[in-house]
Amino acid sequence: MQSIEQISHDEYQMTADWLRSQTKHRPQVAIICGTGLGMLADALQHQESFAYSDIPGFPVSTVQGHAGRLVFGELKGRACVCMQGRFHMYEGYSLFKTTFPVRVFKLLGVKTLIVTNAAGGLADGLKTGDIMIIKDHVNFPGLVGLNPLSGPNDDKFGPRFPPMSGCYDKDLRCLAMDIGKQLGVSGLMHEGVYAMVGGPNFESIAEAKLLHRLGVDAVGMSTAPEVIVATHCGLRVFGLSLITNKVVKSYEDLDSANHDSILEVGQLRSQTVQQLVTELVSRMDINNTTTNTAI
Ligand SMILES: O=P(O)(O)O[C@@H]1C[C@H](O)[C@@H](CO)O1
Ligand SMILES: Nc1nc2[nH]cnc2c(=O)[nH]1
Repeated sequence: MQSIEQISHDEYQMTADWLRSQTKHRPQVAIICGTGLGMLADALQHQESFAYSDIPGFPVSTVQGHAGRLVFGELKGRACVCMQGRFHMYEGYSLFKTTFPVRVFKLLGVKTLIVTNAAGGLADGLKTGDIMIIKDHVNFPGLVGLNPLSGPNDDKFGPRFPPMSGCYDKDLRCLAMDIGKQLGVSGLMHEGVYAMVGGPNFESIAEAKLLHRLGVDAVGMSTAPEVIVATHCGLRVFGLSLITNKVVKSYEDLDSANHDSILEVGQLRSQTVQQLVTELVSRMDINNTTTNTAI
C-alpha cells in the first residue's frame, strides 16, 4: 500500500498562487508531455517557463526525455500550460505527488487537460509510430488499491466516488480523428484502451499475452492517475498514446523494448503530434466542460 501522506488543499493553492504571481498567463488548457514528446511545448508562443525545481511544492523529473519545465504560452491564441516532463510512480513518487500538477492546474483556472504518453502496442492493428486516441483505460495500480484519490476525500476538488465512465471526452476524441483526416495522417490514427502498469520494467511475455487477452490495446506507465484526478475535479480530458514499440508477445520474437528507441520514435513523430494537439486546442470548444458521456 502507498503511504497516505496526502497533500493539503493549502499546498496546492500555495503553488497555484506562486505561479500566478510569476506569470501573466492564465491557461485554459493544460498539456502533459509524454516520454520523448517534450517538443509539444516548443509550439507555444509568448513562452514563459519555470524549472520544476524552482516551483514551490513541485516534484522534479528524473527520467531521460522529461526536461522538467513548466511552460506557459499560447497555441493559436489560446492560453495553455505545458508540462515538459511528468512524474511516474516508479520514480518513487506517491500518486499524490505524481498528480500534484493536475490540481494546481485546476486552481489556475484550467478547464481541459490533454495527456500524452509513449506506450507499447499490444493490439494487432497498432504499429510503431501510430497514434492511439485513448478511449478508456485500465488502471492496474488502482485495481489493487494504489489510487491518487485514496485517503480522506477533498470535497473542494470533487466527490468521494467519482464515475470514470466517459472520462475521455467523446467530442474531443471525434474532433481529433477529424483533424487527423485533415492533416492526412488518418492511416496512423486509431482509438483504443490504454492500460497503466507500475513499471519500470517492460512486460514479460506472459504479462503481454495476459494484457492482450484482457482487451488492452496499448500499455504504459503513467496517465491513468492524472486522468482520475482531473476527472474528479471536473476537468475535461483528452488523451493520446504514441505507439513507440510493439510489445513482445511471442517467445520466438527476439525483439525487446528499450527507452532509447522509444525516445527516437517520439522524435520521429514530433511534428505530427504537435500539429494534432495544436489544431485540437485551437478548434475545441474552450468553454465546454466535461460531457462525461459513456463511450
Ligand atoms: O511518461 P510516459 O508514460 O510517456 O513514459 C513511458 C513509460 C516510461 O516512463 C517510459 C519508458 O520508455 O515511457
Ligand atoms: N509498460 C510499458 N510502457 C511503455 N512505454 C513505452 N513503451 C512501453 C511498453 O512497451 N510497456
